[in-house]
Amino acid sequence: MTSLIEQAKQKAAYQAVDEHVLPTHTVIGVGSGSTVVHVVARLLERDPALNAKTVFIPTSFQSRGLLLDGGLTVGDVEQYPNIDVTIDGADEVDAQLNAIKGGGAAHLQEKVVAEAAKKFIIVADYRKDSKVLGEQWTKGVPVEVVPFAWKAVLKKLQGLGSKDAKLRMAVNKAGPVVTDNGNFIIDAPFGLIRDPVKVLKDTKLITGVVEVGLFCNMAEVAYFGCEDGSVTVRTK
Ligand SMILES: O=C(CO)[C@H](O)[C@H](O)COP(=O)(O)O
Repeated sequence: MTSLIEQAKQKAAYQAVDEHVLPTHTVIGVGSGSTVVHVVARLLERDPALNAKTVFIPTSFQSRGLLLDGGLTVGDVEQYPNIDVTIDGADEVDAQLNAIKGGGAAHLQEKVVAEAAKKFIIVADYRKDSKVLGEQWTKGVPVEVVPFAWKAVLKKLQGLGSKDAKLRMAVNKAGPVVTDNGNFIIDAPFGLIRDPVKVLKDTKLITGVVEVGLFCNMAEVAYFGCEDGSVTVRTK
């Protein structure tokens, strides 16, 4: 039996695909995570002729695998720098559609693929819906760092007020999580983030930081699957 959360993810993903992936689109960005599994499932229900003339741009090893397993054609941003629409999940979304991403350590590629798109759409379940970032997602802002700089970056993040910032450790492997780009992740909690643009700027300026999992002023629409089976659509 599908859980309420899984149903919520599916409803949000299906509605987003139905409303934003148009027959005229030929390049589609596909994010990462468990909600995106439903995005790909819905894409695979489209007319096969439409998928056959479309290139899909993955944002991680995981989403590339989903697309390839579905028999879809994959490309990259180097070949396709102009994407029609990108659909991705999020760890938390605020009232202005700023988002925390990177719970799956994929936010560097996700941000590049989102920024290359004419439209960036977020799909999530009700647990991700917040007024202010940091209300629901308390693990911290994911910060991708080059490995040799991790300790220096950690100290700087602590200096910026993230006292509990810590290196993300792997499960079933000794040592840290290593991203698809060969880097490490520091999770940096900043409490309630009332000014995400400032936190983004301050953290991104630290030497050794590759990308910060704050997506500010990027999403056009967010779809939240609700517990009662409905979908809340929030636009900018
Ligand atoms: O940013 C991400 C990965 O880096 C994901 O989109 C985010 O973690 C949400 O994942 P899920 O849909 O599994 O809740």
